[in-house]
Amino acid sequence: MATGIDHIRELESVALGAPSRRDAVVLGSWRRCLDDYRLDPARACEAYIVPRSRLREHRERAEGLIRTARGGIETLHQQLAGLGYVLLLSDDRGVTVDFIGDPAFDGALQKAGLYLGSEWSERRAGTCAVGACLVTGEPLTIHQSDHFDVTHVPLTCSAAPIYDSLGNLAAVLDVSALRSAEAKTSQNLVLHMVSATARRIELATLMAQARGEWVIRFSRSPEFIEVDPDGAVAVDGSGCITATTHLAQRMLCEAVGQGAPGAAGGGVIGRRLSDFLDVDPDDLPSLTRSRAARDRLVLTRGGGAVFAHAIAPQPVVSAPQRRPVASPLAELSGGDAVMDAAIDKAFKLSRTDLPILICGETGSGKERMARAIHECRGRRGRFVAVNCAAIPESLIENELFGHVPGAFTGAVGGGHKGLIREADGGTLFLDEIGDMPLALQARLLRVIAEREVVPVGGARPVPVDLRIVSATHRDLADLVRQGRFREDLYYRLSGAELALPALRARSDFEWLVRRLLPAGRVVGESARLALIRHDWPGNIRELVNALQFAAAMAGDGAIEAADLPETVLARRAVPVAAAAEDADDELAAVLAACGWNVSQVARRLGVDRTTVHRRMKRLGLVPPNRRHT
Ligand SMILES: Nc1ncnc2c1ncn2[C@@H]1O[C@H](COP(=O)(O)OP(=O)(O)OP(=O)(O)O)[C@@H](O)[C@H]1O
Repeated sequence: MATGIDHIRELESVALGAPSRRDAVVLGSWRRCLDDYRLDPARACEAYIVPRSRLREHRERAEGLIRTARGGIETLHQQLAGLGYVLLLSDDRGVTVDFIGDPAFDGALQKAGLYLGSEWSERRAGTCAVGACLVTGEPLTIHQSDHFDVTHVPLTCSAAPIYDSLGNLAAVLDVSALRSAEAKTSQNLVLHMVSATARRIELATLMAQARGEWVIRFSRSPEFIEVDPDGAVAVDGSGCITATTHLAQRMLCEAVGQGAPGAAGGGVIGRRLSDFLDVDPDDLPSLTRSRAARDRLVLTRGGGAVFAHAIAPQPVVSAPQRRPVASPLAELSGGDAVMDAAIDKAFKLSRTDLPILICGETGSGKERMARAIHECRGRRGRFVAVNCAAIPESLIENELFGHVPGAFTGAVGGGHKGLIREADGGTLFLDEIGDMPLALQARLLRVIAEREVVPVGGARPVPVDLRIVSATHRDLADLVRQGRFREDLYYRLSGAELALPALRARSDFEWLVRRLLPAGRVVGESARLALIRHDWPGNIRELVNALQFAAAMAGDGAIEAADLPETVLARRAVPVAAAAEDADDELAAVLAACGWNVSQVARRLGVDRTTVHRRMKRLGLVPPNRRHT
């Protein structure tokens, strides 16, 4: 094995342009480390684990993915048992959001960065499997001295990308070991296994998401079409593709000679399936299991053929299952009907460029929803948030529209691009739009209508391509009536309107509490009742703060009512003991009203079935048909 000095010399000679026998993918990554990220080969950096609070944010964003991927990762872990491998699921920023490793080696794994929370982006860690996979979007192995940083040279890592069903690179699955045989080929089988697992996770995501639509699975061999298809797409009633796995996207593009898919969706999402295959929506029933697999050969428009398996839309059992499970939007609701409807609408709108106006009380999650819409779309540009109420009126024009050099006294020498142009290619989020000064409203209208911006002091308009999402907790229509908001701008912004429910009106309140609780903490019954009774004027923001405060107050034990902030306790309508009595009475009444159907009661009260059973047991409530047995 090469020494540290040899490794640094090799990197330096590649930097000088010397030929190398390394794989092209490794050399490509080394050059990015040297030229783009300006990493120093001689400077070794320990693995980086993100702070707990940041890890929580990353895990929250990836919640749906973690849930869908878990089964596949556990199976792969069992297949590799005893061989010294650990499994890492990283999000699209390279942060490890799920992990399975041997606890016996915890210390060594944590030190090596093979651990929950480790960040494996190329910029941070140099050439590594997760980082290179995020850049190339392809499965690959980074073996021992392929790593850029000498600290990571003992490791061998094989990684495969996981794409969401709109074709965006969403995550990376990585299998790593602290030690391995010297030959890189020793990892070929592992790379194959990790790629197959990533493909199955994409399929599981698509199947869960597309329950209400036709799903068409593909395989090059009739034997495997039922058990392990290569890829799948979902199509809506008009035959348009609404979701795809990465391999299906690639197969369809190649089938019509379109080459490898480039941008997200790769020109497949939104197109008719019949553009790629000789299949009409009316033909789909003939591609179900009712016919033998070998008879389901479908011709491609490019002259090839694939075996197909069509699965009819599944009856939709309940709203949560219908939502796009791995999409950032799906993370926002635990089954509240109003929220689910807003998410469904937002999901459809995310595929368009329509300006969106999000209304809701302060802290109800408007910005969070705007970010999720941006992430769903997979736009190339950034998400730029502007709080129109927080920027002084005298500065807002300059902040938004930028200025040309020397536009006014005190202008920054080289000019200033402005936030609108910063958001070019992405999303401009205008928070508290009701506070936008009238004079600027006219200029904003022009940006939306003409898709161009004129910097302060400039004569030439600059074209911009962005999606505008605005938000307000005020009644904009009322501001229009008062003459404080331009009517034409209001109609431009509110073409698509999303109304978010207040926290006190959400039936998934307890789901939100569980989701926002600091890791490993539990809420005792007295605190649970106090939380339910509070009216939450500050909405989710207030709940986040209250739970963090209570967790700090409660020490290591369960959070009880006394640990909650005064503001939460003071606002409750009745004392906790009386609230408990009310809740108990309510349970008895709801049980009777629902004919003792526990699932129905749980839905009506917005709690899970276990909670209903636990409370029934505590109160000695027994269904009438079991009372004498
Ligand atoms: N579904 C959710 N899950 C977890 N946290 C959430 C959720 N929705 C909102 N939050 C959190 O609640 C806080 C408030 O959310 P956000 O800033 O999006 O609200 P807002 O309506 O834009 O507030 P304001 O009107 O004050 O600008 C943030 O800390 C956000 O991360």
